[in-house]
Amino acid sequence: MSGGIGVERVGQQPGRGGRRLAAERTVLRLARPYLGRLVGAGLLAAATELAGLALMATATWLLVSAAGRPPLDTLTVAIVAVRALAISRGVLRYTERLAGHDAVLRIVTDLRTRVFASLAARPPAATDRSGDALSRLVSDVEAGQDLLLRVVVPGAAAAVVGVLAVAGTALVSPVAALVLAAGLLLAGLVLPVVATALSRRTAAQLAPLRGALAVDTVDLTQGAADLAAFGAQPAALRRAEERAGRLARLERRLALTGFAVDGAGVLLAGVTAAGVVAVALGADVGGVLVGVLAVGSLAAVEMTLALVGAARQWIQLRAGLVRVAELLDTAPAAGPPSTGTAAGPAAAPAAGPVTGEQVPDERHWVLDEVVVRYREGGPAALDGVSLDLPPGSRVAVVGTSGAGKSTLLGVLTGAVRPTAGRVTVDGVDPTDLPPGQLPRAVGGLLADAHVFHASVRENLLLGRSDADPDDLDRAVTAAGLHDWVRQQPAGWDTMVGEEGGQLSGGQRQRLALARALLAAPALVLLDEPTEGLDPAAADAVLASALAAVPARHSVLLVTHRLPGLAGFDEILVLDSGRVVQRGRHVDLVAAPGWYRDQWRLQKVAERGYTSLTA
Ligand SMILES: Nc1ncnc2c1ncn2[C@@H]1O[C@H](COP(=O)(O)OP(=O)(O)OP(=O)(O)O)[C@@H](O)[C@H]1O
Repeated sequence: MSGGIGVERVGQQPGRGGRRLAAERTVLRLARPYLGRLVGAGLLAAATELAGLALMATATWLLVSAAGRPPLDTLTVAIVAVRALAISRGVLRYTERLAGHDAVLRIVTDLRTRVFASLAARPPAATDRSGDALSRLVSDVEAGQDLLLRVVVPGAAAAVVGVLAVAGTALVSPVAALVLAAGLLLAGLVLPVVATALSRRTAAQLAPLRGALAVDTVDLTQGAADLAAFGAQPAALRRAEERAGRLARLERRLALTGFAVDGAGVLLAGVTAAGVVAVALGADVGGVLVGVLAVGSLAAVEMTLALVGAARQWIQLRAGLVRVAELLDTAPAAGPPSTGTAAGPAAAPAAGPVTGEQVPDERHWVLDEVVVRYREGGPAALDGVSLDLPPGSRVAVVGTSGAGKSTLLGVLTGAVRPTAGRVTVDGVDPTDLPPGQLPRAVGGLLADAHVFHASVRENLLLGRSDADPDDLDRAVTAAGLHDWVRQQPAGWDTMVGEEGGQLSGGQRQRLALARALLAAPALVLLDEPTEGLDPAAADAVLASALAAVPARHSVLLVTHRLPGLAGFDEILVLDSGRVVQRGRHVDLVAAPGWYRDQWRLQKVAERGYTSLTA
């Protein structure tokens, strides 16, 4: 069930003092190469606002002057100006949006690439949730986009317009300009600061609470069957409802603060305009110009009030910005994103050979005295494990549940970092391989391989995008799925359902196995590839899968099933992270120990199974 809002740290980091803008600075640094485009967008935004301001002022002048019924030709210029300003405002707004989005989307592409690269490069933390990486890649990166589009560009435009409006007013009446400047400072500086201070704390609580509620929703829907089975549904519902209630209360509080600030803004615009009019009248400014100043001041303050909206946006974006900055600050040197761990969905599309890329087909993997401890001071999940995997080797790892088999696979894929010892591929650290080469060096069928809501063909092509129909045929045959595919009316185009829900457990496993065989990395990891199959089918599928792996590619098989291991070069027996036996099958069945005991037990069990099914 949901870890609740405790999982999120970002909400408590609105930041103070010098560190407050660190996240923004990190994100804005990426905008440097596009500074010219951004400044262009900012200038266009300012020009749009200025056109609007000039339109209001000219239209007011026109209306007030027309009331005095002057000769028509004195009004003609103003009439043309109103039209020109109305049209140019629309055109400027359009070009500003075009330029702003062009610049920002380029920056966001860089940002997303870097976030992806650093997500792919860092080892998964125990606290990571599956949706976390996705939300970092999508909504957090969008926070960077919104920072530029909704805060920086409109904020800069409002500041420019404010300065020009004060300068324009000063030409008519310097004292009125002072009043306007005071109103603009209140609207553009004090009000945003007050709005930010009032809503910061509430806004900081919102994002994690929304995230927690989304997690609740997923748990309540996807885990509905399990919750019902354990009678835990009412409690889970209560927890989600309580969270939803808190979220609603916070949103109401935020909306109320927003209304109050908006109201203050409107009041401020009115008071500023009244002040400007009073001062202008006192300074003997002409009647028509007083009208222009009144409407112009109203419009200028209203435009500056956009900064309140920008500040509000900024508050809501902070959590995402902090998370992005955290990743960027710990990111490896910039470069094309790596394709992640070997068997993960993200890695799959890149697993196929890349045309023109010289990637060796065979690799020599070595584990040297590898120790893994998941918790400092805790027991070792792997304790001094050494293993030599020259090209073409066939090695099996067996042992009791919790012995460290999956940890060993994790070390090879890079998902688990050794606490001590070394892993090398052709003598180098796997993390030093050129980007994109790791999935060609190691991969395969790992536990809980994901089957996508797509056709059989699409699921297989994730293994190798350039596979031809013969390759697909060979892979499904080796995985024992060929007959099933042939029987389906839609054949290769059969949809397998969400998470392969329209397949049996065994079929799902075979589809994932076929995909792994198609990808054929230099070291093929097979984690219980025949799980869920009956003994006869398991032996047949394992034999055909091993035969389908190219001769110079190595195989590391993790299994609970000992029959079928006779042809392996080496078998490791793990117990509590340590290798307690190792050797070939013939030697291990001859020696007393876990392997021989287990072998005998499985033989007896299988004889019983065969006599029952015969
Ligand atoms: N992410 C983790 N965090 C903390 N401890 C872990 C983690 N993964 C595994 N362990 C611990 O490490 C030890 C080895 O686990 P591992 O999953 O490698 O065993 P295994 O041999 O693959 O087991 P099984 O056959 O049941 O899959 C276990 O004691 C397990 O509790």
